[in-house]
Amino acid sequence: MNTIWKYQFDLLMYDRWRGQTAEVDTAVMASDLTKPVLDALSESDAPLLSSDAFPSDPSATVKAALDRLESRDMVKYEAINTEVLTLTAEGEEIAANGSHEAKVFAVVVAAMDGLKITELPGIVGKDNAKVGQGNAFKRGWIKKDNDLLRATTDSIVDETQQHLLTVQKTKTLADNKAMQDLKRRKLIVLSKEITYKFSKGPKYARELVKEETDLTPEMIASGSWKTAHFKPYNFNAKGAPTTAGTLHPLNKVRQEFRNIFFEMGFEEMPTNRFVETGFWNFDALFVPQQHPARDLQDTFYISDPLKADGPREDDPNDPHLPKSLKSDKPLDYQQYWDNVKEVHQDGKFGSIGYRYPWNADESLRLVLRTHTTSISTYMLHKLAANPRPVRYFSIDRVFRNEAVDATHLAEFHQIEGVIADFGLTLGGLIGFMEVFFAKMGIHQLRFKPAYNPYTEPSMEIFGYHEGLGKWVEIGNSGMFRPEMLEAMGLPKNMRVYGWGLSLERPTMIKYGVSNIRELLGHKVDLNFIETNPAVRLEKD
Ligand SMILES: N[C@@H](Cc1ccccc1)C(=O)O
Repeated sequence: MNTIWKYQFDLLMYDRWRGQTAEVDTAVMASDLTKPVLDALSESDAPLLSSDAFPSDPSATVKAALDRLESRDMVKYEAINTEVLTLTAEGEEIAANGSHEAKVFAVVVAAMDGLKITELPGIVGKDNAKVGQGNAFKRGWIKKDNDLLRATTDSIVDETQQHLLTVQKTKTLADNKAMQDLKRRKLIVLSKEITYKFSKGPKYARELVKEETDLTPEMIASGSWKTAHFKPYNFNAKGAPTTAGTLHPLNKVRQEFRNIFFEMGFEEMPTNRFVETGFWNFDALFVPQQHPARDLQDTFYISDPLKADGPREDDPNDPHLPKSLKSDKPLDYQQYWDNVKEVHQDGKFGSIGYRYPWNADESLRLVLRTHTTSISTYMLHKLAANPRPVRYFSIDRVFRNEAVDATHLAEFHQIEGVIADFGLTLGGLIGFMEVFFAKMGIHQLRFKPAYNPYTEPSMEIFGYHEGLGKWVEIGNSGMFRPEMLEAMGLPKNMRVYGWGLSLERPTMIKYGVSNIRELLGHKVDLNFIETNPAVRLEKD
């Protein structure tokens, strides 16, 4: 008989079952207790099963078997919760060998001429001597005679042992005072026991017949379906999880931002070009050709082809262009190119320029765009054909030659907005930022003067993050310079706000991701992507 069976065996409790269960196939799993239950019912109408028979496999297993049988109407059962007394290890010892005081008495009564007090620990042990001597005095079994102990009676009844034996047998003790005493002495403890009382259900049978879950072609061909037992459908069961595509967290947060922009009257710019010329990425933005951002250390350059064509109209009928840009007026790209060159090299439009020899080849080098402001620039130039107030945004990928670490990747996503109008002021930009970021749940902003070659004034935006409890940098902004806007041909009194922020930062904060490589790239855990719900930006 193996250990597994031993549990089932103990469980059945009644002696008369022993012979019977021992013959049952011992390969049955411990968790399958349905058979012993059915067998027990063939012998008795309402047997009991006690969970304390499963020291390592508590009542869950018993209950599982009964639930299984009950769901098939084969048994009915009820669980009875009772409190029972059990012996501690020390209690067991005393039940077997007698109490401390009885041991002390036995030694003292055996010494006809009295026993020296100092000898007692050596004979019965230190613990027995200490506790036992005290109790034996209290019970009046022994007395002190100078330095000797003498018995006062010939025989005693060891009540402690008697009580423990009662508890061992019946799991209860009627004498409440004695019970409290044993508990206080830590010889017994109160514990819970669940007993299951079960009886035959309407579909009781000795064997648990295998239930078929599916009608198969083989069953039809062989005719075995006629006698098969089919498992009833469980309409409450959860279906198997279906596999389906899921949006990446960045896409979900991106969608939240798109909604904010659309709600505020913005049109989306087409950002479907990762490769730009130096012209659109830098020169048109009044970024001087010696600017450190244009270094190889900061920007990825394309080696083939080495050189691009000059700036030109892409596709005037691109369906993705903002509707507000529809215009039949042709734009003069040569004029624009010349203006950009002049404003850098010699100064124009009231600006003294940078005054360095501007290099056309530098402007025609191809780069992986370092910001989506290159797109905004292309759009603003198109706006010059028919200048009017507009609001544009984009959210797309940009590339920077950065050392990759926990918070930086060489490519990330930029959220960018521009607002063009007449009579715009810096106060208006600050006011707009407050409305825009409030929609993301950021209600306290701070602005810090900053520098961008293409905006003046420029401001870094900091927001107080309630969840993190600190100020975090959330964006960069400014009013585009006249050197940039007038070179495009936009009217002198037109002002344009611009701002940008990364999509990754708010996404990491929302999803509690501290390492950007867990969000993007080969280390991403697909389970994380699939199981994360959409986030709402308002919540922290
Ligand atoms: N291009 C800036 C963002 C910005 C856009 C427009 C105006 C001002 C700032 C950046 O990379 O951070």
